[in-house]
Amino acid sequence: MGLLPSRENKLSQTILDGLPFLQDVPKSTLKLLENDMAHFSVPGGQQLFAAGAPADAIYFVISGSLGAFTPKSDGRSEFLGHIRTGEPVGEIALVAGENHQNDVYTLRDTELVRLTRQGFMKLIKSNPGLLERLTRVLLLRLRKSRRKQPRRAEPRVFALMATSPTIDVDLRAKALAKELENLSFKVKIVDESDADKDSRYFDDLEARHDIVIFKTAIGDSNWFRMSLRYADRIWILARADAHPSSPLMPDDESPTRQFKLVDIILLHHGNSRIGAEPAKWRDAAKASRIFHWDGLNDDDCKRLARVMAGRSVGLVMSGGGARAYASIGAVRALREAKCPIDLVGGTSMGAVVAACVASGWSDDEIDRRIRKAFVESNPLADYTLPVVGLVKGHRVDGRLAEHFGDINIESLEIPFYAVSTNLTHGAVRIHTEGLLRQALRASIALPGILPPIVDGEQVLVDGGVLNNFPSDVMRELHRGKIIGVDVAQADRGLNPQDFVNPPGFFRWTMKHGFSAAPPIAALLMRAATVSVDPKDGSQYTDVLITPDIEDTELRDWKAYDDIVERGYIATKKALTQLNGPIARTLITST
Ligand SMILES: Nc1ncnc2c1ncn2[C@@H]1O[C@@H]2COP(=O)(O)O[C@H]2[C@H]1O
Repeated sequence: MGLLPSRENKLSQTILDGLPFLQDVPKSTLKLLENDMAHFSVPGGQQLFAAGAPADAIYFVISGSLGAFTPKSDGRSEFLGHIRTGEPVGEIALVAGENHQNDVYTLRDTELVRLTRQGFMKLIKSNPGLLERLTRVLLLRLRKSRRKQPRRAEPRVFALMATSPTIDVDLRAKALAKELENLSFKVKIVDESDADKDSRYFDDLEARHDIVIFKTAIGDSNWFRMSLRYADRIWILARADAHPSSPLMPDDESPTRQFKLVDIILLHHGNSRIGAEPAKWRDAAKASRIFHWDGLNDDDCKRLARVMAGRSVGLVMSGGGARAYASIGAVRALREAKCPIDLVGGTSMGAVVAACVASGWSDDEIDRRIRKAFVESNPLADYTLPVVGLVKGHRVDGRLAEHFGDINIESLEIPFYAVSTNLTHGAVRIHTEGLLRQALRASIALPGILPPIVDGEQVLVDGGVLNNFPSDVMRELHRGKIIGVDVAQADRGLNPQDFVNPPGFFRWTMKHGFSAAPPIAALLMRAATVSVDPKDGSQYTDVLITPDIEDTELRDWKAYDDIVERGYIATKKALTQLNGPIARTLITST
């Protein structure tokens, strides 16, 4: 049993009165059990007991929370469920007469009452009704864990942690609280002056507010460690012009770590991103996401508040060659409706459009750059005698370098991902870091047309081969809403006539010239993506936009204006059909 370090407290009648489970038990019976009971406080992140340990007691949660985990053969743990205030834990082994089946860890600082096995037996002999109540809890847990649970509970307690004394964490917490209040969230900010409070105090604060923010500096203080233990989610505030110390945070190997999603909030001053090292900060903090906060920029602050509130909006764009131009129209319509776009991602040409949005470009800038890169001359026209692809890819490389330069994904204004297919391992590759143009180049490398990208031992090709509409990836990234633009649900546009008595290479080229893609391009595109279910990914979206582009070819790069317009119209239509809370979250122009 891993109860140390823990504190044993005096068991009082008030504590027992607070336990709904024992409410019907006469006080005289409880008095007889006094020697079998103990009242403990256990810090967050400690093991209460391990799977396989003998069941010598049952526990009741007074305050705080615990998690049950199944140890896996690969050393990791699978989360089964929460055990919250008022509930029993360890009851299964006691009732079944065997050892504990799962590991149980405190997820927060937790107070418990421990009742020995002998005491428990005496108790149910005198109060058989308790067994019925226990059975109900047991069945409920079983049913809940059979349902597919979200891996993480809704975070309500955030720790804002400053990495430097020059960061005004108070100012930041207040700015976030103000935006959260504008979203009708009740917020409480707590600081070091509450360091002497116990878990019941914080449980109560949490019950009375939607979000509790702990503000602290990273350091060797009691309050810092308390914030770490209480927080559902940790936001590390770092100056973009500073270097992280390593390690940034104390090591915490308990499985509760998987609940503590850590994010880096990089603070920029003077709007300059030059020299910033977001990836270093992310690695030092083992963070999963990076957000940027320029100066005291309102838009960035609003975005962060939406992320805290679970009201952020992620935009996902599918691949589909020239059809993905429709996503440009969709972005325009979303911006006109003042719909926030807080995270973006996509596959293939969808990833290219997503990268434009993540770069912070206006509609006009996106229009100008995409026209220049894809419409005014065909980037796929450097045909070659195929060895690894129909085209050499130099033109595409040049265009990507011209427009996206050497920027890394983690420096983009808003969180971004592109999806490619790792042919070596037959797996999806999600690009959330590294050189943006390299990720885009991999994401659009349709096998047979563009040469693949080689990354170490891995051969990367178009993400559309395995995941053409990566809304599942967005679901993992945030809790908010997902808008998806899927241009591949329409028929894939193969013209059977192209394949009846096809002409020779020279005859075809004389007729169509060098800038049009030969039918083999369409054939390869279709072959690479034929096994992907066109409806894949729809289930993760809150708003699904499927522009009417059946009659448009995937390689019709010249049909830009028409396709953009169709994306715009389809998105406007989808937005006008929204009503209720989702309309209020997405359309903020009214
Ligand atoms: N799905 C679940 N949700 C919450 N608690 C659980 C779940 N499964 C098991 N537990 C608790 O974890 C404990 C592990 O030890 P026991 O098997 O004795 O009793 C178990 C329950 O108290």
